Amino acid sequence: MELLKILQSVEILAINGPLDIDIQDISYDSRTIKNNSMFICIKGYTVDGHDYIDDAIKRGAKAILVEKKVVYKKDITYIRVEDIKKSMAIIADNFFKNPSQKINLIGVTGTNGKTSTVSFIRQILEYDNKVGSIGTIEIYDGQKKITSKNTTPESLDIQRNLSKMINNGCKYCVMEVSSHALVLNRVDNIDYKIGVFTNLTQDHLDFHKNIDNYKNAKQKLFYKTSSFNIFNIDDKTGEEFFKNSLKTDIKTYTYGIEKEADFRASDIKLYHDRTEYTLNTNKESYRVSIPILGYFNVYNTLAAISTCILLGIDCEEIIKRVLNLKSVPGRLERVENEKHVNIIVDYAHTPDALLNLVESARLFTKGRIILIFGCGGDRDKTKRPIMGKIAQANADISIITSDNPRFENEIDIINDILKGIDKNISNYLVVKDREDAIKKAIEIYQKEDLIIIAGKGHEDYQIKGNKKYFFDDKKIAKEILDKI
Ligand SMILES: CC(=O)N[C@H]1[C@@H](OP(=O)(O)OP(=O)(O)OC[C@H]2O[C@@H](n3ccc(=O)[nH]c3=O)[C@H](O)[C@@H]2O)O[C@H](CO)[C@@H](O)[C@@H]1O[C@H](C)C(=O)N[C@@H](C)C(=O)N[C@H](CCC(=O)O)C(=O)O
Ligand SMILES: Nc1ncnc2c1ncn2[C@@H]1O[C@H](COP(=O)(O)OP(=O)(O)OP(=O)(O)O)[C@@H](O)[C@H]1O
Ligand SMILES: N[C@H](CCC[C@H](N)C(=O)O)C(=O)O
Ligand SMILES: [Mg+2]
Repeated sequence: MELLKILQSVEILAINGPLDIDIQDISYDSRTIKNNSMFICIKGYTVDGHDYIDDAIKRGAKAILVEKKVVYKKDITYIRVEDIKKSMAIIADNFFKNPSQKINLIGVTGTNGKTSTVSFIRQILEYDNKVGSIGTIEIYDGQKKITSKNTTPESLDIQRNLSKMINNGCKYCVMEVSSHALVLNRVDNIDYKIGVFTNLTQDHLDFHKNIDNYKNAKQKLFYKTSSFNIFNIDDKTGEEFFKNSLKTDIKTYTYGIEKEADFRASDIKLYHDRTEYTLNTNKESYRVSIPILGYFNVYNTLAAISTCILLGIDCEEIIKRVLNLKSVPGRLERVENEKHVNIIVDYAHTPDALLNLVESARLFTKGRIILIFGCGGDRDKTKRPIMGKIAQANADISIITSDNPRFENEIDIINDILKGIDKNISNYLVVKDREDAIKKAIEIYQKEDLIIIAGKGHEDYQIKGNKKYFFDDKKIAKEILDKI
């Protein structure tokens, strides 16, 4: 595409070099620059993209988008802008020819339940359409799955993938929209048809500083939609967003259990292998049976079913489809083993998720609950003592360990968790090494107990410093069990 066209609507401060050149690709990472590309220099949290201009030019960049004044080189076009991320979002939309307007884009936001809800919506829609998705675990473009680096990637990556989805024949894209993305311009210039809200509880205060900023970030999604928004009305923030959405032109709906809602679940029965509830719509009631566990998944499946009903899919047909719904990897996932030790892996890494997890597990556990968990380094420190307190109050035995310490000291993180623990009650242990923590849990396990390994879910790594080591809770647990 001609550079001039790529730059349409971008607020430019200065240009040096021709604009009538043909640009074949765009990247914000010099290491992936190909011949005749545009390189976008992002000042990151770790390094500054402006320091990689020479590298990008060596690899074939012909246009460079900068925020800072730089030394110009011959035969290269430089464009200086005020805000690189905002400009990148416009450029991405132009370069990939406004893909979000050519696909039915569904955005799901909230503290917990995004990956699960996205997966459930995708599974229901997939019966008659190709459906792409973007989220914490993977990006699916209708043909290939790639492992995600972020829950919601940069605008350039989103637009590139939406464009691939369209080329691969996808009618829908269901994606997780993180609060980081909504603040860091990753979803600017992306038009959503539908917005889905799960819940809001404490997380990411390291980034947002306070809960109001976090809430305002989440709410942005519901002003970007063109077709309808749907909110969890039992959640305090969900109710607030619902009321605000009613003031707009967008159709607004609710789902929930406790309060009156457009889509309400009642007579909930939680069995050891499935969940049943009555789905009450404004017109009719249907009995739903889903092979998914956990009370919180009533909310996630209800959000998914309601969204699909609003998309026009026949309700009876949806009820048939959810009979075969598959759970999401690393969410309440059982570790199958021949030793008959009850172990599950779950991705709970917020106070609310941890509480819901243990409460849900209690319903299908006869013995004690042994909970292994830690807290991520370089993330919200204030959630650590709260998670400690919740663990001690709800599990029978808590084993506090490490979970992606990143650049923090593992012991410092554990000490933060211990601030929430009552040292006079001896129902907790500290085992710094995660593998040793799993060993310890298996050692103290008695028949009918349940070991919950929380926090990493699908993750198959442990991040220490800037290194990622292989670590998969499920595989490690199996290996330990195989040896006993
Ligand atoms: C703290 C943070 O948000 N970091 C994000 C940020 O990385 P960064 O600022 O460290 O990037 P950097 O390494 O300094 O690089 C700066 C620039 O130089 C470029 N570069 C670098 C090296 C080189 O040789 N050449 C080159 O061009 C890089 O490509 C980049 O454009 O930009 C990267 C590219 O978009 C992100 O992948 C990365 O997310 C990291 C992995 C992360 O952990 N982010 C978390 C906090 C996050 O965003 N989480 C949310 C919510 C999660 C949830 O609740 O589900 C998410 O949406 O994932
Ligand atoms: N509706 C819900 N309410 C409360 N907790 C939930 C809910 N759904 C899932 N959880 C808990 O949160 C964990 C993460 O679920 P999921 O991956 O679906 O959320 P997410 O919002 O995508 O998280 P992330 O922000 O890390 O991507 C689950 O393993 C479970 O413990
Ligand atoms: N998407 C979340 C995942 C947290 C998972 C937990 N294992 C951790 O590392 O804190 C984050 O990046 O904050
Ligand atoms: Mg997710």
